[in-house]
Amino acid sequence: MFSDIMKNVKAKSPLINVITNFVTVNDCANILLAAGASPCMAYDIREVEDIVSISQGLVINLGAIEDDRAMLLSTKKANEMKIPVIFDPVAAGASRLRNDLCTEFLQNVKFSVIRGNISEIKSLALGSSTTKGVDAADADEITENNISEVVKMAKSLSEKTGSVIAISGKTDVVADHQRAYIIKNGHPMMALITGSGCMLTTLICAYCAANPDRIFESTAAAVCTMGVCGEYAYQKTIDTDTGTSSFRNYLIDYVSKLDSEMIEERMKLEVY
Ligand SMILES: Nc1ncnc2c1ncn2[C@@H]1O[C@H](COP(=O)(O)OP(=O)(O)O)[C@@H](O)[C@H]1O
Ligand SMILES: Cc1ncsc1CCOP(=O)(O)O
Ligand SMILES: [Mg+2]
Repeated sequence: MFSDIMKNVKAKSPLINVITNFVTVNDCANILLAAGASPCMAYDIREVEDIVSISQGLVINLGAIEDDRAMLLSTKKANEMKIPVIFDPVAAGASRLRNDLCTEFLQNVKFSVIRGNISEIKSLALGSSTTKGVDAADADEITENNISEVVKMAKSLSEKTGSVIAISGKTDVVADHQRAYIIKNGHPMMALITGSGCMLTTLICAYCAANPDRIFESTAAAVCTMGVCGEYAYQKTIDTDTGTSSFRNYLIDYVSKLDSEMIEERMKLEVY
């Protein structure tokens, strides 16, 4: 199902500029290299437009905001060039600064994909402030009881923004204004390392940059990749009697080793 999408990442090796946070920046660069893409983490206002002008994709991650002017300048350039721009509204709902910037970005930028955990996406869609900092609140967890409401919210946010919406967690949702996939891969250990969300957003950008006419399918492919690699990495952690720090390395290892057969074998994707 996703074989050509993954092959295109390796064949085209898109250059992705990532304006992200100092916590997970190195993991984001490594996940791109593991997938076959090429990372650049330029964020200085004096050069972002030049770097974006030679890039095939752009990530804007709000994890630790240093210079929102550089973020806006680079998105403007990327939108002019019509390359995919992926937004990670880290900790949306947690502070006025984050909420104001989310509003400003959604008004002024065309994002191909918005990827966040359920509390972050609820904050964008409903204006709620339930988030536990950068992590989703337990009370927001997607369950069988609320899944139809969550899908409805994602479709409506997609309609409003024109972006594909990816919600991550134990259950992942990928939706545009009329379609939705539910993906049930991954492992709870993914929430015990920092950066699994930031890496997923960055991987989505690589997949979209290599397949700019297939944003919805590319987003789903990246979400499945991350989930399946989380499962393999957990198994390896158990087999080697190691813990969360090794798990993080194994996660990147498996992204570099993964092929489409390994995904198809384990993928738990349903059309909703
Ligand atoms: N309990 C879980 N079970 C399975 N996969 C999970 C779980 N929690 C997070 N993940 C996976 O971890 C990755 C990051 O998701 P998430 O933790 O929601 O992002 P963030 O770090 O931005 O809060 C996604 O691939 C998601 O599917
Ligand atoms: C802990 C932390 N604090 C500011 S950004 C950040 C990283 C968040 O990464 P992720 O959302 O991928 O867990
Ligand atoms: Mg996050």
